[in-house]
Amino acid sequence: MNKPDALTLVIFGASGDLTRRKLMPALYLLYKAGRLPRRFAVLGMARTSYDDDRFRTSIREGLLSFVRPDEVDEKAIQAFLSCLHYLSADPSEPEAYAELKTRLEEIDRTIDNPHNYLYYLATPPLLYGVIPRHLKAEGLNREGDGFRRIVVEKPFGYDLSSALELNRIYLDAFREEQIYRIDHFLGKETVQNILALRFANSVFEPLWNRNYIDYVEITAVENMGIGTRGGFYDGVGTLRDMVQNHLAQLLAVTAMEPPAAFDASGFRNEVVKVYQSLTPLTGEDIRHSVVRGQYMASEGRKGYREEEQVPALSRTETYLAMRLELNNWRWGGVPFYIRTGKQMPTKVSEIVIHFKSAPYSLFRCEGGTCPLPNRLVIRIQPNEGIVLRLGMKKPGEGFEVLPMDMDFSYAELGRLPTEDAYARLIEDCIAGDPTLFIRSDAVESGWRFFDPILKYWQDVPECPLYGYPAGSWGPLEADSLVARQGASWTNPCKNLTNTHLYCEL
Ligand SMILES: NC(=O)C1=CN([C@@H]2O[C@H](COP(=O)(O)OP(=O)(O)OC[C@H]3O[C@@H](n4cnc5c(N)ncnc54)[C@H](OP(=O)(O)O)[C@@H]3O)[C@@H](O)[C@H]2O)C=CC1
Ligand SMILES: O=C1O[C@H](COP(=O)(O)O)[C@@H](O)[C@H](O)[C@H]1O
Repeated sequence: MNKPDALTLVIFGASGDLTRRKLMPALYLLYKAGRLPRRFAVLGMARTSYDDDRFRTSIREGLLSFVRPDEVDEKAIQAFLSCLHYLSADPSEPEAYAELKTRLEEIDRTIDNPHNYLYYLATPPLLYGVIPRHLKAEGLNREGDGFRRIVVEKPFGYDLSSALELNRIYLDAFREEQIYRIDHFLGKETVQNILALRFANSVFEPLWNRNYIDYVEITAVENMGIGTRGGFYDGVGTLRDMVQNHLAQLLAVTAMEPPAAFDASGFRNEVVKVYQSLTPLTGEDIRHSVVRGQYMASEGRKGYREEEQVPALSRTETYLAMRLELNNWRWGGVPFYIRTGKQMPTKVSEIVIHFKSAPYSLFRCEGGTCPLPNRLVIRIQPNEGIVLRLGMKKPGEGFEVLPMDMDFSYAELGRLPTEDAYARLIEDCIAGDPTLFIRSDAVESGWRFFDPILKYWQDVPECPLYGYPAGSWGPLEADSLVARQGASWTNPCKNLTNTHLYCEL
């Protein structure tokens, strides 16, 4: 790990939700574990008129709410807070950057920092294009004795053309190696574990293709609505919020070829190839293969249109299920079904690999049970683990083959994956390792695939948006989508013999 001795992390949008709930808890944990540079400072910047003390107080409150109680250590919190500074300024105003430069120089003197700066954009996306331009105008992008890196949150672009424009702006101010487009799903231990499962074991890879796999499901659903984020969410919708980034990453790690090396170019080259292999969707495909939905009030849960800051007639999707295919030798003809939604019965993210049935059924159905095809469930959250369904002989007379689950719980490795997606990714930025960040060509090839869906919804407003009761598994049309090919969605809460890994309803 190539950790510098000194660093100043500049957070734009430092008064916001992401900073308070995710970034500061992650930084605190890194600090407490001695994993940050020895000489370290944070300079938070936002319009809210805090001073350093008021900022520290607000972050302290956030830490007490969002850090696990067993990680709360008052002495470590106080020491961490003393590294925090605040600049009250509007990041959309060019003048703010001269002030920023002055404050950075002051902090550099205090911590003896040779101008190593990491800029983190935790602002609404409308500022993603503005901030790098202003940094460049003030010369804050230029590397001299120290490094400059910039981290930008999702969504990177609103559609293909805005993503292209953003890439142009970033690459005008920074080199690709300085740009860290973050997707916190890639920071999750269990997502990285998919790579270990596939590429550290020789038993799966020979089966990981169209000859043995019938279809693949990728699910990332949540049991909450959009809460107080209506103002942001209504202009975005599920395709931009979850599909184009998080689900696309899950697809990439599931479907990619083995990288030539596990480094930034090896890994990211393979991600791009997956997106380039996606079979483009025509209008007809979109009508038949993409189901969008919006939650409606049910059993005491609010409907989407009743949420704060959501227009009464909003047609923003809160659910999406779709079928996609990869046009390559490994996956030709294998459907990938992906789904994500708000206000589902539970919060779960998992990938289910459905293997084909044995070529010849030697054992007959007995006692009402038939041998079932093998299935590998990769549970990303919660209860992280892996479950492989095998057919086993029922002890005793006759020859009844029962489906049994062989399960591995991640907790058995000794340490539960914690919040650490952000901690992991921030640490990687500090060390200058962009492997788990999205490269510009991946953004573009991903958007090339998803953009026609947005265009189609815009051009064909009568394209259905199905209502689904809050607390249900989404529109019935999503079941029909998979049933057409004899498949069905796995209910993560059912159908597993070893249920302790699974959700309680
Ligand atoms: N929150 C989350 O859990 C996640 C968020 N993200 C992404 O992170 C980014 C930040 O999210 P979040 O913290 O929730 O957003 P917030 O809406 O809380 O905004 C962050 C801060 O940006 C500042 N800001 C807002 N509007 C403007 C404006 N017009 N001009 C200048 N500054 C403005 C505000 O500070 P002030 O008013 O003080 O200037 C605000 O505190 C978003 O792009 C989101 O997509 C990604 C994953 C998860
Ligand atoms: O980026 C986002 O992700 C969260 C879900 O992330 P998770 O780590 O809690 O599974 C989602 O709620 C949010 O809408 C989206 O912006």
